[in-house]
Amino acid sequence: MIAPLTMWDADASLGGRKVLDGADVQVEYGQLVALVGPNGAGKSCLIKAFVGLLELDGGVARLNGDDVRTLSPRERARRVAYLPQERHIAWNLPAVEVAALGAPFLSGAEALARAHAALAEVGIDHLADRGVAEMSGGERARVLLARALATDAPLLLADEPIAGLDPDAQRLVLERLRARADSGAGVLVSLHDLTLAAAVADRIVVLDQGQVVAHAPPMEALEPDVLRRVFGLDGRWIEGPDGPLLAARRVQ
Ligand SMILES: Nc1ncnc2c1ncn2[C@@H]1O[C@H](COP(=O)(O)OP(=O)(O)OP(=O)(O)O)[C@@H](O)[C@H]1O
Repeated sequence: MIAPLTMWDADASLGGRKVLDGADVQVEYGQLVALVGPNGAGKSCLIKAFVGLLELDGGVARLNGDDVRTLSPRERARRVAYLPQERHIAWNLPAVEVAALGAPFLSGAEALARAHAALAEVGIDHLADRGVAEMSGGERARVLLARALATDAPLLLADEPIAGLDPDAQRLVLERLRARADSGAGVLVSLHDLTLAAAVADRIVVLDQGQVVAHAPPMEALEPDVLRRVFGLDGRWIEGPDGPLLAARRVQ
């Protein structure tokens, strides 16, 4: 059986440079897969290819078995929720109305109810009526995550969902994404914090210069040689109270 989120041998270029180079990724329902790699490794490009926002030169990205290129934008939106890395919201709409945009297939009242539930899920339903231009960057980031959660699609792609959030909010958001996976969704999330990635993910995909260099359970994917070659870190994992912690320093 082909995994519901599958990329196979994907190549893509931007500005004359290869940004994906033979990338293979699979995410099953019930799994949370973390996508990690240095700045510019191609994480956003890989996620965009899954929603059809980056055209592949070779290989294929499939949603529930279908090549994403063959699906209408509406059908893509039904199958997969997408949180982009960019946090820009053009209009000063109340948070609940922005979140409700994630549920376009529901009636107005149902969409608002779904939006309130999603805002509560990320801990900011008390800000539901506040304009998004009157929020902090981290609050706005949570509104956009709520918009993605409000879709209730069976697959969820989140590009750096915890960037700019305080430590408690980072853990809250990862807990919620984990809960989505535990209740049956397939979740692919790009992260920079390797300790948090190892704590929350079933598998980790390590991307380097557009190539998948590891796709395995956390400790296997983030072994010392990968930490050194890909991240320039001299690191080892130590046992913490809630799972493994990365102790690392830059390779001199
Ligand atoms: N519109 C563009 N035109 C040309 N090159 C681009 C464009 N967008 C991204 N790139 C290049 O593609 C490569 C991959 O970028 P991508 O945004 O996927 O990296 P990333 O792993 O998400 O990085 P980060 O951790 O910094 O967000 C980088 O070398 C980047 O400079």
